[in-house]
Amino acid sequence: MTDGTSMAFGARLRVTMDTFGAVCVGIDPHPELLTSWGLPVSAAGVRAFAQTCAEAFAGRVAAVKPQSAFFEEYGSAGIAVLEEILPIFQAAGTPVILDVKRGDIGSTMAGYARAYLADQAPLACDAITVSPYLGFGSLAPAMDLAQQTGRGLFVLALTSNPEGRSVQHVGGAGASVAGAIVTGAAEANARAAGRGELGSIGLVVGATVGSAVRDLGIDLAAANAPILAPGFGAQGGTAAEAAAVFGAALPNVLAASSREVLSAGPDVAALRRRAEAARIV
Ligand SMILES: O=c1ccn([C@@H]2O[C@H](COP(=O)(O)O)[C@@H](O)[C@H]2O)c(=O)[nH]1
Repeated sequence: MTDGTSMAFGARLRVTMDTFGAVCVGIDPHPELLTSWGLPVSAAGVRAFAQTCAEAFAGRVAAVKPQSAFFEEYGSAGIAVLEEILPIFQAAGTPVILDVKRGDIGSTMAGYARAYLADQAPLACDAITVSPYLGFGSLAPAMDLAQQTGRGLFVLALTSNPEGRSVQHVGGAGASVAGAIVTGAAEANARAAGRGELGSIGLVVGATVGSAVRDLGIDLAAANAPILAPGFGAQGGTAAEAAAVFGAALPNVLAASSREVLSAGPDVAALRRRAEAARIV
């Protein structure tokens, strides 16, 4: 947990969203961004990039979302950078959502859960992204450990990429795959709803999904879930469309933006200004 208190992830995220505005800055050290920041395309470049992001955003935004792929591509040296920056954000009270999109059979999922959601794990973060496509129930070990340690998950429901529809819309209005995932999150968050708190089992719904939530008859607000919304900026999602895309769930939406914000770097003040401009409400 980030702050050493007993607050659950959803409740902590609600506080940071209300304090800083509902923006999650993606920390995605793409090779192109490293070059445009004047950094080498190497683990050393990723380290300098991540340190600048920590200086710009720790204690200043609702959450950050490092994209694990851009660290993993440098092997252990890249992972070491992740291990180095996580505590900086955690010390500043900034929730870290590690975008790793894990999903496996239950017994292996338990291993992934220990890797990211256990208190003493070298890569312990506040929440991770998970894939429910081995069945929502396969996520149970991660949901259980997240609950025990005050951490959270973001379950892929309606992803921002156009290819996602071919899987997530199957079943159609009232019976879609995505709808079943939202129902799973609603059940997991019911107790938190009873306490009047935002749940800790979040959902990923892209800013680019257009009318899908309405067309599929999905009641996103009823899930009482934080909604991580990638797709703003570089992928074409706009703040102007957000109310139509998310409907009554808009107050629970955490807009995620990576390239749009990071392209303002490496100047720290410019990065902060761009993150502020990424707010959708
Ligand atoms: O549906 C999804 C789920 C995750 N992502 C991730 O978010 C960022 C988006 O980066 P931008 O530069 O703001 O486009 C990236 O890490 C993706 O892997 C997503 O885009 N869509």
